[in-house]
Amino acid sequence: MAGVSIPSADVLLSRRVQEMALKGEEPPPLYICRDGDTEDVSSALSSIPVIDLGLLSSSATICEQEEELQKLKSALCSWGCFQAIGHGISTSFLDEIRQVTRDFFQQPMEEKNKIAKGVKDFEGYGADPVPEEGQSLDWSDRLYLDVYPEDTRKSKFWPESPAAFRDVLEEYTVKMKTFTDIVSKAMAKSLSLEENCFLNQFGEKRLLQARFNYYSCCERPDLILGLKPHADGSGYTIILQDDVEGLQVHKDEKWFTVPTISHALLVLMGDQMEIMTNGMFKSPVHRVLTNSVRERISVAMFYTPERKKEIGPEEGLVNQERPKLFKKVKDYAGTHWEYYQRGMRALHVAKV
Ligand SMILES: O=C(O)CCC(=O)C(=O)O
Ligand SMILES: [Fe+2]
Repeated sequence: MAGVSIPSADVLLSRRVQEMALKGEEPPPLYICRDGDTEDVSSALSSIPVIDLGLLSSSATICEQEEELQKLKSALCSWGCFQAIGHGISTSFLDEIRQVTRDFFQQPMEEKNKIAKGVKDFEGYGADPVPEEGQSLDWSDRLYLDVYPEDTRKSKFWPESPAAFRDVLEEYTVKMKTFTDIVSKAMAKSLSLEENCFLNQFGEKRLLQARFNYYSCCERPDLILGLKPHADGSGYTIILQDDVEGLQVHKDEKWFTVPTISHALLVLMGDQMEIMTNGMFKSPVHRVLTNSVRERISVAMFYTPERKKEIGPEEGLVNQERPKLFKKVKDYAGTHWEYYQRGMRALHVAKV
């Protein structure tokens, strides 16, 4: 039968979703991953805990610090994420990051393609590498960059336009280093562990990788996903959202929409924190919905242990009632990626 040929994944991934959306194209079959059931679309706004990091500093009373640490622990044991406020990064700077991200994606394709990635590569502007057969594609475009340590940077992928992009990203990286130090120590204290224990496991050369996400509008948001359900392979991830909802976290068999808070950063555990906390903190499955009215941007910073370093459950979290759940693992992020491409979680490979 002389049928219409269906473009393959690598052909589709060499085009940008943003282009298809601007032309008002229907999502091609390889993007279709839902059956049009709108039940999920109206999922309840979640009550993901909001933690004031300012209350964890020495300027707060001991009582306030204790209370906030307990809230933090409870958030991470149940939701695996929290909205951080009082982090000392100004709303105007967060707005600047959102603005350069928006400005980058709103440029003509020709400009963005100066830093285009190959279909199979990771770093640069484009889409995730081609997944295994049978896996659907995400209705989004992204710019992926290694940002820390400095010697991991490949400047050829750092956009020269918009002009402020590089400086803003450099400044954000410095702020994220401080932020992750504070959060890693707070998480240790909340579990009554020595405050540097997680930082020691992450190692001197711990990584920060930035992923700028652009979720185009879609006429049929009920058929596609901006980002398919997954758990992160990082230690943990810091997500800056704009004012368009879309991110959802899976808990108790339901999807909960993460509210947008303009001055907050969402801190979401990755599998490696679940391993290091011997399963106490949860690495939640999450996904991104799109809508037919407004595009959405987000910036995810993946904070990951040094590549060649072994990580494992903290001894202080292993006892008779709570035996060791995980083995020591190395380069978990690589293993995670292999499974991700097959639409699977990887955590079981680390199980005892
Ligand atoms: O866009 C978001 O809010 C989430 C992004 C995300 O989950 C990821 O990049 O791994
Ligand atoms: Fe994620």
